[in-house]
Amino acid sequence: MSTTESLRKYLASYQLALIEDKEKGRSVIATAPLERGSIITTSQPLGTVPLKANRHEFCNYCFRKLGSATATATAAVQYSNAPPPLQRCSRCKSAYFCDMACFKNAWLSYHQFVCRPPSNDNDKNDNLDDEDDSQLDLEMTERVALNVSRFMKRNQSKEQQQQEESQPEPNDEETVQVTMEAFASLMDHLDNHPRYLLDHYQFIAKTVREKPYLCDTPLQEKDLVKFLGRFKCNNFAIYDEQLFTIGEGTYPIASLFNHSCRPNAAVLFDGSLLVIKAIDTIEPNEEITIAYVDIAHSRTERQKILRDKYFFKCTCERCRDDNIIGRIDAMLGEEESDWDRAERLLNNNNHGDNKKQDISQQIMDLINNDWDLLEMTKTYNRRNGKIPDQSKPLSLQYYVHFLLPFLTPYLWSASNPAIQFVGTRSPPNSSSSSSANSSATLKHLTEFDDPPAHAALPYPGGSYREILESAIDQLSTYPPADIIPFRITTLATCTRLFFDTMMEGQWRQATKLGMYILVQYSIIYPPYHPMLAQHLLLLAKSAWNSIIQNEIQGRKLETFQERGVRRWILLAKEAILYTFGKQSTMWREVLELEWIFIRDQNLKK
Ligand SMILES: C[S@@+](CC[C@H](N)C(=O)[O-])C[C@H]1O[C@@H](n2cnc3c(N)ncnc32)[C@H](O)[C@@H]1O
Repeated sequence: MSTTESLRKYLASYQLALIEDKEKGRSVIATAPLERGSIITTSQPLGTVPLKANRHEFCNYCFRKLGSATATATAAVQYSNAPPPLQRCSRCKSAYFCDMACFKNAWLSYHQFVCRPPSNDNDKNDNLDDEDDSQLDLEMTERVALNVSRFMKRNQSKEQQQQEESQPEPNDEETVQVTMEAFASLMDHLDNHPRYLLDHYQFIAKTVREKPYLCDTPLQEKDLVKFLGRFKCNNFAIYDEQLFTIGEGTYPIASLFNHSCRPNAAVLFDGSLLVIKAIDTIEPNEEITIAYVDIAHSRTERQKILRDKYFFKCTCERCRDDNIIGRIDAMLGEEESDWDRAERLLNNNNHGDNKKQDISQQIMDLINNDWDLLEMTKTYNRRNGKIPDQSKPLSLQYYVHFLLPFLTPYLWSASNPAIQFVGTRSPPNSSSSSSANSSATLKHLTEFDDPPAHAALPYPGGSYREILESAIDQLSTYPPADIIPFRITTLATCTRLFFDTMMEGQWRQATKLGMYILVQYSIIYPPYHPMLAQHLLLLAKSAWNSIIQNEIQGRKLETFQERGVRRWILLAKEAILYTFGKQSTMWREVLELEWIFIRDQNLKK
C-alpha cells in the first residue's frame, strides 16, 4: 500500500489522516473533533453499475430517481407536478437517463462503448448470464478499465502534465488524480482468493481485454485481475433513500475506511456520490469506521461474511465479550444460515419452514388478540416503573412496553446531551465536551416533551451504555419463552410481518410490529444509524394511518395513540436530520406527516 502525498493532503483537508498497522493495514483517523451528523468526506465513483432489475427506475449515470428531492429541484421538472419519466437510450433500449446532460456524460465516459441494439448477438457477453454477478463484475471491470486507461493516456501526455503542474488544483477537491491514486493503493487480497475466483477473474479479464474499445489500453490482463480482486473487498452497494440496493460502485476514497460492527460513521448516497457521515461524536485520533455488513446479523454470520469477502477476523467491541456492546450478540442468538436452510430443503425436510409459518401465525394471533395497546401503555408507563412478572416468560407485548419507555427517548438523550426536555426532568450530563456543541437538534424543531411533564420521571441517570446494560441485565432474568422476543429469528419474522401488514393496510398490526422492531433496532444499531431513522419514519406513518383507520371504522380515539404518533414523528425528525439530512426525500416526508398531524390536531380542538 503506497499512500501518495496528494492523497494525504486531500484527506488532511477534511481533518483526516491515515495510520498504518499490521492487522488492518491503513486506518482513517480524525485529526479534529467531528460532530454527529457532519459530513466526514465524500467519495466520487471510479465506476458504477446499476442492478439490472431496477435500471429503468434510476438514472444510469447519476443514480437519482426522478421525483426525489434533488431531482425535482432541476429545471426539467420544476414546472410540472408529475416528474417526467426517465429517458431511455433509443439505441440499446436498456439504459435510462434523467436528461440529455446525464446521457452525454454517460456517453462520453462509457456508454458509447457498451451501447448496442438489443437484437444484436454481440449484446450477450460470451457465456455470461445477464442476471448473475459475473455480468456485474464484467461491466464494472469495463468501466473502471476505461477510466483508468483514459487517465493513464492523459498522464502520458507531457504537455498535459506541465499544464497541470502550472495550475495546482485545490487540496479539498477530489481530483481524478486523487481518485486514481487511492484506487491504485487499495488492497486486492489476491493471495487469499480461492482458486475458482481467480479463474473467474482471469476469464473476465480476458473477455474485457478483448473488447475492441480496450484494444489499445496500456492495461494488461493481470492488471484487470487485480482490479477484480480490489472490487471484491472494496466495492460498495449503492442504495436509494429507502435503503434498497440499486447498483454497485467502486469508490476509492471511501474504501480507505475500515469496518466495525459498532461503527461511528455511516455511508449514504446523494445520487452516485457517496457521503460518509458521523453518526456519533468523534474525538481527535479516534478511528473512523463504517459497517461493511448489516450489523443486525448475528456475530457468526457477520464474521463469516467478513472472513469470506474481506479476509479478516473482526475484533471490534461488538465482536468481543468484554463490554456491554459485545453482550448484544449473546442476547440476539444465532440465525438460520442460508446454507442450513438450503441443505434442509434439499433433504426434503420442510419441518423448519412449517415451524416458521407457525411462529408467524402465533405472532399475528398475539398481536390481534392478546396485545391491548391501551392496557399495556397504562401498565408500563414511566411513572409507575412497573416491571413484568419475572417468574414468567417475557412475551412480545410485555417486552415491547417494558423496554420502549426505557430505551426511547432515554437511550437517545443519553447519547446526545443536546436533546432538551421540558417538564420536570433535567437533561443528562455529558462527559463529552464536543457533543455538547451539537447545534441542530430537537430543541430547534420543537421541544421534546414526551412523556408529558406530569407523567415524567426524573431522568434515570447513567450513560447510554449504563442504560443499555441495565436493559440487557433485566432481560436475562426471565425464563425462556416459546418465542423469545429478543432473538434475531423473532426480529426476522416480525420484520417480514411488518412489511406484509403495511402492504395489506393493516395499520394497527403494523404499528405493534413496528414498535417491537424499534426496540430491537435501538439495541442493535447505534442511536443515529440510518436504519433507525428509516424505521422511525415507517413507524410514524403506520401509527398515523392506524389513527385514521380507527376513525374511519368509528373506533374511539385514545390520546395515547396521538402521543405515540407525535413521539415517532419527533424521533424520526431527529434521526433523519443527522443522517439523511434536510435535502432528503425522507426529511420532506417527515415534515409533511408532521404538518398533516398538527393540522388534524388543530381541527379537533
Ligand atoms: C476497504 S479496505 C479498508 C482499507 C484498508 N485497511 C487499506 O489499507 O486499504 C478493506 C480491507 O481492510 C482490512 N480491514 C478493514 N476493516 C478491518 C478490521 N476491522 N480489522 C482488520 N482488518 C480490516 C481488511 O483487510 C479488508 O479487506
